[in-house]
Amino acid sequence: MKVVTSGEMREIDRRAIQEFGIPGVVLMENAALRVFEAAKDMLGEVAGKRVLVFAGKGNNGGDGFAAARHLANWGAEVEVVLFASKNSLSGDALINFSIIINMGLPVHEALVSGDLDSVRNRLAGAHLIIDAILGTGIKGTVKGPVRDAVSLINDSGIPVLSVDIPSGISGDDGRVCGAAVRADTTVTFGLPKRGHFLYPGAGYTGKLIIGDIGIPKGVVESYEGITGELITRSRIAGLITKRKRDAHKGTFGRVFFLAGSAGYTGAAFLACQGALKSGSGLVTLGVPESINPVMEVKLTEAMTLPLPETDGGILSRDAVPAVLEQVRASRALGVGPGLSTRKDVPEVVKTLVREADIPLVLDADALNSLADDPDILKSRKAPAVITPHPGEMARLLGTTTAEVQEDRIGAAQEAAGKWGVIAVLKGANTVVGHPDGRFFINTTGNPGMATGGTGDVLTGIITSFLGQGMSSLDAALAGVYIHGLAGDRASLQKGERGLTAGDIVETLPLVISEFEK
Ligand SMILES: NC(=O)C1=CN([C@@H]2O[C@H](COP(=O)(O)OP(=O)(O)OC[C@H]3O[C@@H](n4cnc5c(N)ncnc54)[C@H](O)[C@@H]3O)[C@@H](O)[C@H]2O)[C@@H](O)CC1
Ligand SMILES: [K+]
Repeated sequence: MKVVTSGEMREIDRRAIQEFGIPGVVLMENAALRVFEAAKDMLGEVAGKRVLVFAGKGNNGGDGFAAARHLANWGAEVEVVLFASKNSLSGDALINFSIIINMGLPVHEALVSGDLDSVRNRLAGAHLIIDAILGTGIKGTVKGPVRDAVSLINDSGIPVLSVDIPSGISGDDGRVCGAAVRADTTVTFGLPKRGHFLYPGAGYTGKLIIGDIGIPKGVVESYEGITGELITRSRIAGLITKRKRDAHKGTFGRVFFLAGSAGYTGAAFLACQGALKSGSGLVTLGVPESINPVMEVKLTEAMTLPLPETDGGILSRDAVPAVLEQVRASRALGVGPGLSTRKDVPEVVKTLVREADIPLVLDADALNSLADDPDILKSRKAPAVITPHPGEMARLLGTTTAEVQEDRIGAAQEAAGKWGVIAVLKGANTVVGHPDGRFFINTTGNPGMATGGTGDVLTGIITSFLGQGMSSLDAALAGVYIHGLAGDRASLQKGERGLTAGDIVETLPLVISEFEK
C-alpha cells in the first residue's frame, strides 16, 4: 500500500473528482461514514451518548459535520464547535454544514479564545470528541483558539477520534505544527499519510484506520511518482514460500558471517542464530581465532572458521585470503556485529566491500569502519544492504543523529541513492530506501526491541533471506517486517520491558512458518 504526502493526496482527490468525475461531496460522505463507524466502535451503543465535534472551516471540518449527522441519526446528542465564522464556509463543507443546521444541531462558534469558556463546560460528561479541525490542508502553525482547543481536548480525558490526521500534525513529515491533538484513534481516507508513521506524528495518531472512500480504481495506479510504500503483511506473504519436500540443507543457501571480537561474542552468536532460525541451511561464522573456542561452545548448529587476529581478539588483515575463500563458497555474507573498528578491521571490511561478489549485509562496526570513505560502496558489483541505526547513518552521511531523525525518509533515500544500496534505517518505524528513490515504512515492532542485540538478529535474518535467493530489496523488507513481528509476538509472552534479543530469535521460526504457503 502506498504512503503519501498531503500534496499527493490532494492530487489523488483532484484526479478522482475532475478526471474520473466522482463528486467531492460523495467522497466526503464516504469519509464521514468511515468516521461514524469508528465512532460507533468507540462508543458501543450510540443512542444517548454525548459527542462533541470540533470542526475547522475546510473539508476536514466538512467530514466532521457529515459524521455529526450520522451520529445524530443514531440517537447521539451531538454538538459542534466551529473554529471559523459560519459565513466563511464554502463548497462541500458548506453543504454538510447547512444540513446539520437544518437538522437543528447546536453549533458554537469559537473565534476568540474566550469563546471556549462555554465549550469547557460542555465537555463535562461527554463520551467522545471528534477532532475535525485541521486535516491535510494545515498551513503554518496552530495559534489562538485552535491552540487552546488542542490543550482542552488533550487535557479532557475524553476519548478522541481524529478525522484524517490529528489536527496540528503535518501529513508530510509528522511534525507538530505548534500544537497537536493526541488521538486515541485516527481514521484516514484513501491512503495513509507519511505523518501517520513518522514521529512525533506517529505518537499522536493512536490506532490508525485506513478508510475506503471510493476513490476510483486506477487513480492511484496511474499516478506515477508516489515514492512511499507501507510494508504490508500481504507483500511479505508473497515472498516466503513453502519448502519442497525433497529440500536438503544446501537448497537454502550457505551464509557466512564475519562478526565478533573479544568481549563481543554475543553479537556474532545472535546474527548466526537469527539466520538459522530464519531458514538458512548452513551457517559459518568467521571469528578471530582466540574467541573461536567460546563460539564453538555457544553455537551448536553453526560452523566456525577461526581467523588470524592481531592481539586482543581483533581480526587481522591476514584473515582476508581465508575470508574470500569462504565467500566463494557462500551465497550471502553478513559483516559487522561485534566486529570492533580497531586496528586492521576497517581495512578488512573495505577489502570485502570491494571484492566479495556475493550479496552483502553491512551492519554496526562494518558501517563505522566505512564512515571515513562510504563512497567505496559504489564500487560493489553484487548487491549490498546497509542496516544503520540513526547514529551510524549520521556518521555515514556526515551529519548529526538529530538531522537524520528529523528526516528519516530523506536520509534513507539519500544513502540508498548515493551508494546504490538498500538502506535500512533502523528505529521506531524502520525506513528502507531503494536506490531508485522509493522508500518503504515498516510498522511491526515495539519499544521493547530497543535492547542490545536486536540489530544483530536483524542482520542474521536479512543475510539468511539473501542466502535463500531473495533480492536485496525483498530480503530487507521481509527482514524488517518479520523481525518486528517476532518482537511483537515475543513481547506478548514476555512483556516489553524484559524482552531480549534471544527471545526474538526463539520466536522467529513460528512467525516465519505462518507465512509459508
Ligand atoms: N475532496 C477532497 O479533497 C476530500 C477531502 N477530505 C478531507 O479534506 C481534508 C483536506 O481539506 P482542506 O484542503 O480543505 O484542508 P483542511 O480542512 O485540512 O484545512 C484547511 C482549512 O484550515 C485552515 N487552516 C490551515 N492551516 C491552519 C492553521 N495553522 N490554523 C488554523 N487554520 C488553518 C485553512 O484556512 C483552511 O480553511 C482532508 O484532511 C480530509 O479530511 C475528505 O472529505 C475526502 C475528500
Ligand atoms: K483532524
